[in-house]
Amino acid sequence: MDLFNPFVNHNLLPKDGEVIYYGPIISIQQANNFLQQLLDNIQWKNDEAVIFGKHIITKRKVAWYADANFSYTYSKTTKQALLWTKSLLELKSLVEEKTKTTYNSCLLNLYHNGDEGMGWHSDDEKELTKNGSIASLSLGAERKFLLKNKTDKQLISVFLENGSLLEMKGTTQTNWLHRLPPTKKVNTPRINLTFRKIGG
Ligand SMILES: O=C(O)CCC(=O)C(=O)O
Ligand SMILES: [Fe+2]
Repeated sequence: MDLFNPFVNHNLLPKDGEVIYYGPIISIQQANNFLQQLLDNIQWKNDEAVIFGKHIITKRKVAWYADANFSYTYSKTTKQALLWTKSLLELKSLVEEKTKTTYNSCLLNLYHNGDEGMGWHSDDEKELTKNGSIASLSLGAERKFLLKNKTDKQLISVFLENGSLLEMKGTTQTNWLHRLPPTKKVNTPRINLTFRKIGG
């Protein structure tokens, strides 16, 4: 029995991929405890990227944790992974139980408030397992998440609640972009964890 999700998990995408929204998978209290724990104990760094040939540093903070000290390249910069913390391992288990998949790495994003977001992209880096599952856990402020079909530009929108899980898999990264738009309505932090599989 699943106390937190009485709904059937259906595919949010009408075609070309699979995105499952599970809703909250932990209580609000647990989510708030994990949020505080991660704010205090993750080694947050401002993200660096190369966009149109320019080296930029984002306001949003990031961290990357994994089974081993893999290196991982995205936005044209290379990052070195840190080893899992106890809280991250707990969250990884919860997520793996829901998605029935295993992950070996996690990219964390910290959005201090609604001014910070993430632009259109696909998570199709060559290090990631092709068509693998990416499990996105949200803690803190509820934010809107958008998907856009690369061919016909169809938009799909979903609100990511505190403690909720969203899974992207199949050909989603090939055929769809996604983004987290900035918003004036939010002035509290949100942490997003995307569990991924590197290699294979
Ligand atoms: O914050 C989010 O919900 C999205 C994060 C994301 O797309 C990513 O880390 O690749
Ligand atoms: Fe992404």
